[in-house]
Amino acid sequence: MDAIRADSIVKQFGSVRALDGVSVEVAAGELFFLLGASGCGKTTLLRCIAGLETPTSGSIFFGEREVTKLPPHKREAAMVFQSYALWPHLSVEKNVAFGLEERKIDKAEIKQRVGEALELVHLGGMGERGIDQLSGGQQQRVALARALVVRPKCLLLDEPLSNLDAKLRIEMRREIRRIVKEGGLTGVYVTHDQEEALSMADRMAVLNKGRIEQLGTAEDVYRNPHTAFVSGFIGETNLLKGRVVDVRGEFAMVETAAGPMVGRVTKPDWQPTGGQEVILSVRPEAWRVEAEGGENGVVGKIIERSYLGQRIQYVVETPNGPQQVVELNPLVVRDPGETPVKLTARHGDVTVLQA
Ligand SMILES: Nc1ncnc2c1ncn2[C@@H]1O[C@H](COP(=O)(O)OP(=O)(O)OP(=O)(O)O)[C@@H](O)[C@H]1O
Repeated sequence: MDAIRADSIVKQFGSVRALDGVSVEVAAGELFFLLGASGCGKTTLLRCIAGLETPTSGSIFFGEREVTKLPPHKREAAMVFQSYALWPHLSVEKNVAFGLEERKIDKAEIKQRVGEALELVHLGGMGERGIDQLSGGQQQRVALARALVVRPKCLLLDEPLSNLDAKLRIEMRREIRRIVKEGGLTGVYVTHDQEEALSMADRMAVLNKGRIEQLGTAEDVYRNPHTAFVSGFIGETNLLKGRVVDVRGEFAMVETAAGPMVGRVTKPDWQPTGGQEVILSVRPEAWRVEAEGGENGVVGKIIERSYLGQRIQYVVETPNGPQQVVELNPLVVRDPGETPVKLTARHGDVTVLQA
């Protein structure tokens, strides 16, 4: 395994700046996610790491070795794509061996390496099968084995699960993580699916318009979003407008349309000042629904309710706009209607963000 470092990467396609000075370090053995909406530049960054694109400026290192201008096959990185690009008329074994035969490796070694790769993806004994005799999940495993057979140090994955149905996708999440860890690989994984990233990543970078907006562990990014974009992109959130009244350490008191609320400032290099317009972010599960009273909250009326067994979702109309609320293991099921409710949140669960 190799650490991967991208240093101030800019990639310009004509007038489009796909990457606008991206720097990121992926530790050896880490499974790292590049996450963001369509067009944010995540695939371009992965392709620069793979050697399929050359950055307009900036450098890429694998370990101590600069690889910015090296062709893909000299980087000891293998890539897995959304479309598996398997040869339908060849057997599993032949598909996996394809890359090695091109490299003129001798037959006995090819057989051994193919066997190892198939074992790692749990397809041992299926080498003779035709590709058309495999399920979608098994075909994805063949594509993984074909990447692993060249014994890469880094595995680069571009939306590898998009073609699978929901159940298989969840099963393969665990499998890909296992394969990266058991194979002793450094993994970089591109997806726009935040749940995939939250459930699999050691760390992730959220990209927006060619820049990294935030970088951290899943828990850190979810609990401490630095921007309104990140808080809305990773998980669900309610955004409330307000103006700062007072700042005490990491907490700020903010006047909103429904009264004052205290929240926590999460962006390390930013401190709000009195009078400044800000945005508060409150996760649906951070709101508690109370009959009345309660501190740090807003009064509203329940206008929608979905009962989902272990949780209830409400939409509550408030002077700050409709709030999405999720109550886990609810003790009381409340009816939509005229009776006002109070939504409250702990100070630490309200995030104060730059407007
Ligand atoms: N070869 C290319 N030529 C011109 N423009 C390109 C090329 N590749 C990417 N772009 C542009 O660069 C920007 C970033 O594209 P990229 O594919 O990296 O985004 P992405 O975040 O991976 O999106 P998606 O999830 O839709 O694949 C987009 O505006 C895209 O249109």
